[in-house]
Amino acid sequence: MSTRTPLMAGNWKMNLNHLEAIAHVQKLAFALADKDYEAVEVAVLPPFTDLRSVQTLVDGDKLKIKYGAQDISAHDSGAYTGEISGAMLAKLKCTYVAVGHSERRQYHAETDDIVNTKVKAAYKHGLTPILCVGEELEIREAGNHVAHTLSQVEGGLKDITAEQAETVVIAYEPVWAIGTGKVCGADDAQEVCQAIRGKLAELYTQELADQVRIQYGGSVKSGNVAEIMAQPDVDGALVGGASLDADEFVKIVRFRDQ
Ligand SMILES: O=C(CO)COP(=O)(O)O
Repeated sequence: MSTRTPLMAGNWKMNLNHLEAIAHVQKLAFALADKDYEAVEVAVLPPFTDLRSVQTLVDGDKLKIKYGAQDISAHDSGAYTGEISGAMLAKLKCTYVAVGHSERRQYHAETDDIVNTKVKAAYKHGLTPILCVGEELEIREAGNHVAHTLSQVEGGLKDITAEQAETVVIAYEPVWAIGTGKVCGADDAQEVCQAIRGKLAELYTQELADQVRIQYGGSVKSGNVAEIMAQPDVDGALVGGASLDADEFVKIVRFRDQ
């Protein structure tokens, strides 16, 4: 029996300004109770410009909600206009950082090597990376989705030690299911998440693989979360659109009641 605590994380993407972020986190804080946090770890990944506001709220009111960023620079400091370093995120007490989201891979040409340098930057600054992987539609249609996703896992974790990897979170997000309303079937999600766990066992140990949380992401809503979470290798969800609605996100956190 798994002892993995599910991680429900809301990736807000480029939505909600800092004032809206405060209102949104307050709504979540008001709705969520201790019993929710005992059963599930809850996190939000707001835009960079919201992080200070979220930190102030979480610190000030001692909220149990965790937060993190949607990206991290591979560099520590210096002449990298527009970049945000791991040191800056750590200073704001971020717990998590998403790395290699498909939108970064697609629109910002992030390769597995770049993603790997960002995973390293996250660990260097004490942040937990949520390594995002997943295939495009053509790759799935050609039947290469498992191999493709596993190579992204391997590439992202290159030179990452077992001590570091035991805290990583992997988010399997098939690109064709993101923001499309086309949810990946629960069996299909399980197939890939199980294969990811197998890859972790191969790269490290079975014990480590059994400890790592693997999330599913792509059109997760309150109506489909229970079925996805019932899969043995799915340990949480990375939620985009539905995380922008506080009531809906709370229902997702309470997936056992759906
Ligand atoms: O990309 C995602 C989360 O990182 C998923 O987005 P949607 O939930 O909007 O499909």
